[in-house]
Amino acid sequence: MNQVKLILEDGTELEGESFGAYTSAAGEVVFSTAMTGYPENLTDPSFAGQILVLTYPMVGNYGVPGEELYESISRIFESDKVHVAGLVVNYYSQEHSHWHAAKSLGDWLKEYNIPGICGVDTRLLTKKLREKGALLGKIVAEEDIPMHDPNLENLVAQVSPAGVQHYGHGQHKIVLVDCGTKTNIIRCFLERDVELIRVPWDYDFTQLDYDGLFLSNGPGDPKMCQATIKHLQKALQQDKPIFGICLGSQLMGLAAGGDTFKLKYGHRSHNQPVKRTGTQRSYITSQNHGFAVDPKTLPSEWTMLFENLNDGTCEGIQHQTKPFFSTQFHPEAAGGPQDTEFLFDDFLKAVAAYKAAQ
Ligand SMILES: NC(=O)CC[C@H](N)C(=O)O
Repeated sequence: MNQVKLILEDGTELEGESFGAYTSAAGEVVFSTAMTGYPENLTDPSFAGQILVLTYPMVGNYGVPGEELYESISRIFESDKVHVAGLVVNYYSQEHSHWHAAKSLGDWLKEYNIPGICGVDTRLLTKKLREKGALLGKIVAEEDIPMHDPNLENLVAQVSPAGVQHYGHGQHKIVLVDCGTKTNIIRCFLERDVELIRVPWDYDFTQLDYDGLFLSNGPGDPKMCQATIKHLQKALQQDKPIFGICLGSQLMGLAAGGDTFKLKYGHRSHNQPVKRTGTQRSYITSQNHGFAVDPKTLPSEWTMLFENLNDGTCEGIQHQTKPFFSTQFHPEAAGGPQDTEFLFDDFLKAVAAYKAAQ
């Protein structure tokens, strides 16, 4: 294996071995404490521009499954490519064994020209990221490259589709604004009674005929999505149900007149506890975000719907009178627990109630 380095903007240099593509890459270094789910994480478009550190000490041992399609979308992955800029692990298992595996993690990364570095002390690295916050960094192979801050770019424009696509034949017509959607969100809708119209992030969906609006997850700073926010503000004037996940939740907060801020090092794992406001009920959730809505900045007709039990941050918002709600976490999971998937049913119940009242 070739030697490579991980260099952080604070001057830290860690030596390791290359797996995946032997090439250099720069981005924002973030960590995830999820124990499994690298095929899902690596294809989640929300990770665009980020070098992902996995804290679980052995990675790659179950390989990567082969692709299967379902209604023209992937049944297996969260999009059609690997989106992370690079991958950092402690021990990379060169051998893999799983009934569903079609290739190794290293070969899969090579297909997308994404570098991996292994043999790195990921505990030391994670402690550093927790103390200092997410840092810029680069994996350096033969060629040195400059640091690169992906949050200064409109990453959503890079991962959002170019055109409109239709799926399903159910009775509820849902517009999905695709800011970098995970395919499991589409699967969750298609398992229900939905016809889905998937539109690009800057598409003027207000001219469409629909029953409910959904705003997807996506990469980068939500404030880059001004076109989506503008269209969403029009939708907030109406009464059609709206549901947003992760970036979609942040966009709802911004469109409502609130503010978002960058968390020190974000939440990326499959065991984040959240509590539903006004209840004693908590849920274990899948999360992947670096920004959050500041609930103090929300207008009085909006309230916090879920709160993170680790750090008290806002995990979703809700309108007091209209059927508008969001989650900062991922009810669609993939990977992670499916405990909050019922929120898709709640959204579609609100859609049915809205239609019945017309
Ligand atoms: N998964 C997401 O949608 C992430 C949203 C946003 N890019 C963040 O990091 O907070």
